[in-house]
Amino acid sequence: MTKEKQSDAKAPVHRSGFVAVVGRPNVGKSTLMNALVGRPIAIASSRPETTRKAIRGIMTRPEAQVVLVDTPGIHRPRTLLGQRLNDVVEASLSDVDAIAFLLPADQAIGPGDRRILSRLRSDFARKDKDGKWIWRKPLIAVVTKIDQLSKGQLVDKLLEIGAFADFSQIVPVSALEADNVDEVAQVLIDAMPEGPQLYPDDQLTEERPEDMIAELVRGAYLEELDDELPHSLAVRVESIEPDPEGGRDTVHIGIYVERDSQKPIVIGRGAEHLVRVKKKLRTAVNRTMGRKVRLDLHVKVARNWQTDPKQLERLGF
Ligand SMILES: Nc1nc2c(ncn2[C@@H]2O[C@H](COP(=O)(O)OP(=O)(O)OP(=O)(O)O)[C@@H](O)[C@H]2O)c(=O)[nH]1
Repeated sequence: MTKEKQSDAKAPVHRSGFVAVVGRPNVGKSTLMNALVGRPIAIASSRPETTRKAIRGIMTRPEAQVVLVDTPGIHRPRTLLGQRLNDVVEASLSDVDAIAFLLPADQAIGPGDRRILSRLRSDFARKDKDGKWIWRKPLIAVVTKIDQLSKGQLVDKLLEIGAFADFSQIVPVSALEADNVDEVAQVLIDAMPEGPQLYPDDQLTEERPEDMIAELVRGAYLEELDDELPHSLAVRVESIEPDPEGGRDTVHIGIYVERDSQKPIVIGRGAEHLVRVKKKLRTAVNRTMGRKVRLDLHVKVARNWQTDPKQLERLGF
């Protein structure tokens, strides 16, 4: 695709387009997207693989709009769920204007990164006759978590990443410390083709409130449950029931586990987990719904949902 950049343009140019945000689990994708968009959208948690959908964050500036396509991380599918997640990645990668490849500053480049690179090459690049990769879309390296390194270490890291692949740009950032986030935004904007604003100013995400709430509940549970079964949980908003008296609506939420034995763990002694999760989410859910609602959480068993196609379908995967 040729880009119509006007280097000597007098009139301000408006740019818009899509950026695929890729990187191995836990590299800081959600945190960076939130920093770029300015409000929490995807859940950021200290546990890997919490981002399950191609959630989009929309970064709107007077001169540009960049739609960020988050991905669940390109990982080797082990289960049917993993496979579906990869299909989501496929769909979100197919129609983008640039790729932001996130690499953590505090870890060495590993097999996960190499797998992502080779996957991106097969989708977006070809080799010329000298064996050099020619990219159809700009491939931008975003080096995350630079607060973990000293200046000297960072220089070495950037050299290592420069040697790893032929990136069109390499931008270091610490989303956590808000260091260089504007620079990342600018690099992404510069990589967009000219185009009109695609979404209204105040739209931050394309997700339905129901999906956002399900993600919030899952995120809260991942924090709540230490290392116990976080990946066996699926969350779905079952219904939103209006109050016949005109009071608060009730949002009915199903929390699905794979086995009966997991139910009491999720509920907790004296329902402590349910109570804490509810309390933690009240404000965020009200904000997402745009009004005050009542939350109703129900823990249910969907036997082996991660491997059963029918269950996956029901749970929205
Ligand atoms: N020190 C430091 N930690 C960060 C930074 N950005 C994110 N983290 C931490 O890294 C962990 C993972 O961050 P996420 O944003 O959830 O990562 P992710 O890539 O979206 O994770 P998945 O959803 O598993 O793919 C969290 O504990 C974050 O607090 C950063 O700039 N500096």
